[in-house]
Amino acid sequence: MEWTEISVLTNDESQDAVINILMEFGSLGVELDTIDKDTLSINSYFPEDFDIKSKVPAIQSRVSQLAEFGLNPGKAEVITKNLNDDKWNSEWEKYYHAKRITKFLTISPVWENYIKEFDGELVIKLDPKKAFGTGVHPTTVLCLQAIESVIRENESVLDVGTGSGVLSIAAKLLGAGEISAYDYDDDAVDSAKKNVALNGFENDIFVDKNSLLDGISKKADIILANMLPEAVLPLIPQSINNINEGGKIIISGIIKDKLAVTIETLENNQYVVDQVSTLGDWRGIIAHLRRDDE
Ligand SMILES: C[S@@+](CC[C@H](N)C(=O)[O-])C[C@H]1O[C@@H](n2cnc3c(N)ncnc32)[C@H](O)[C@@H]1O
Repeated sequence: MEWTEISVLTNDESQDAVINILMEFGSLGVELDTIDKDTLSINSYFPEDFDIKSKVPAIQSRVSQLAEFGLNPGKAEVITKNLNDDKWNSEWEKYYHAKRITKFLTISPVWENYIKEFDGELVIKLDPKKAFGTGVHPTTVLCLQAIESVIRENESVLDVGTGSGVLSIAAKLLGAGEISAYDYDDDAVDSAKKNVALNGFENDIFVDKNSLLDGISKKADIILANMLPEAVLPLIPQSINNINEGGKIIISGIIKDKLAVTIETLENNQYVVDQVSTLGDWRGIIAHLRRDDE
């Protein structure tokens, strides 16, 4: 398989915004390289079927436009390079290391023999190559923080848009009961199944191909959804039928401009917002199904 590396030369100030842009365009991974004291190279990887010709100018234009939002994007130069699978693997492995994400959760790539640093540390092993969800993207971090703060022993979970399976694995490590994870993308389903097995949860986490919760009648205590608003907004009304009384929905993937519409959709669909968290330009929401006395 051939890969394309798209690197953006920028600086510390615009680093988060550039990562967001590359992720929005579907990058399967991002790594940072310091070029000199003023310049960072943000390297991202796209599969061969990615439409480079049209996307590169679009990425270039979005990066250049950062100045209009008051950010200095530095050199704002976009460079592309083709890599074969082996080269991509070795580049990626050079930069992607175990990382502590929340108080208890650490994500370790499968090729690293990570040794726990404290009692109670929970380590998610990931082979992050095939799907979104290395744990380093702010939307995933927001979800992981939220899961850690709300989940109770044995609570059941529906993970919609599971990607690499990272959220389901985290939920299981944090004590969740029954978990079903869905994604509409074949590569993601494949990747989630592999990662679930890598963590020894093949009998505990059910992974299947499905669009949102279409045709799913299972109910759970917690619904996880880290997806862009195009997917999250239609999921909200649908999810009411899949959530137990007193259950919660954890939503991420919300760029700050879409926060208001997401909250409005939740409130129009029997949810009460408990918490909004911020990481860079991204927002995460925890909401519960409105009780009769509310
Ligand atoms: C931003 S990634 C999140 C991956 C992972 N859950 C995480 O938090 O890192 C969004 C995932 O949702 C999936 N997705 C997007 N729209 C979907 C839909 N309508 N039905 C099911 N999955 C969807 C994508 O294929 C992708 O794997």
